[in-house]
Amino acid sequence: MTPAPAPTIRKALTIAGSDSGGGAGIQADLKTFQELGVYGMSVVTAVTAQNTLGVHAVYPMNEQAVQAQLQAIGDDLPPDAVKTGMLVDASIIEAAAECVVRYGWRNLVIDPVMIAKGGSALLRQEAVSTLTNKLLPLSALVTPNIPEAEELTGMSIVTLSDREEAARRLCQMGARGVLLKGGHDPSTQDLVIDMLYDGRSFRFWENKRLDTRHTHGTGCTLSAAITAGLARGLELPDAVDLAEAFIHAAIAHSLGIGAGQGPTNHFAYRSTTKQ
Ligand SMILES: Nc1ncnc2c1ncn2[C@@H]1O[C@H](COP(=O)(O)OP(=O)(O)O)[C@@H](O)[C@H]1O
Ligand SMILES: Cc1ncc(COP(=O)(O)O)c(N)n1
Repeated sequence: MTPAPAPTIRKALTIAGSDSGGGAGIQADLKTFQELGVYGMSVVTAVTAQNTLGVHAVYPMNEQAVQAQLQAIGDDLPPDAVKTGMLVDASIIEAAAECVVRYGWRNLVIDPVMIAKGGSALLRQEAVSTLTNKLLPLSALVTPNIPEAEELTGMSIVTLSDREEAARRLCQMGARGVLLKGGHDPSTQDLVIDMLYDGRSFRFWENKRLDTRHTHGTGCTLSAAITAGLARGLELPDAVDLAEAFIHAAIAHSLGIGAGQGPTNHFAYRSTTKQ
């Protein structure tokens, strides 16, 4: 009997920090890739000692350690999509940007992680300009929350038209697409509205705002799910559609673990959706 052809393996890479508590960072990304049927790979930029109560310590990797991991992936395991999370400082951003160019990596999703929900800095302030100058122009999508979009654009975002203006500016700064997330918008009390801008038109995803403290790693999980969708060959709006369903299920069915701001449930999408 002729064996069935091997399914095409799609590979996704995350360049991010390790969260010992498993809810955000590398761990959230790899769980999301796995749940969405994509082979996950990682470049660790920092080790954090973290749990649901906060970030207790940050140990950045040195530049050579990051470069060696990037090169190991680039020389042997070309990813179908790449995402970045916690990038720590300018030298790590430059190393990541250099490899995106050198290896021709496509489908780059930037989650411009700056400050953890508990308030700890995950990116040096002086590295923001390196992120915008070196990495943003290489991206298929950037996924800021409202404070991150304010920091990247230098404008304050209060109204929906401010959001649209911020997204336009991010595209002018070089991003091909922008998903401006609405979790931090106090004006939409019952709804969370995420907005996608592809340089031409806007599209909105409205979800019920869930009353929960378990939102640790939501941004990481959402951007990882988009990356998995792109790795699987979906068009950007379809990848966002998939990711919105994934994150909404993950928040709605939280695991309820930890004494503080707990993780989302990465199993929920698979267990509540007919595959
Ligand atoms: N309370 C909530 N209920 C439902 N969805 C939420 C809630 N908080 C955040 N989300 C969703 O989680 C994702 C991350 O949103 P946001 O909180 O804005 O970003 P970040 O996690 O980067 O701070 C978005 O898709 C947003 O719509
Ligand atoms: C390693 C790492 N990466 C990203 C986040 C952001 O996640 P959150 O905004 O939910 O704190 C985090 N806390 N830790």
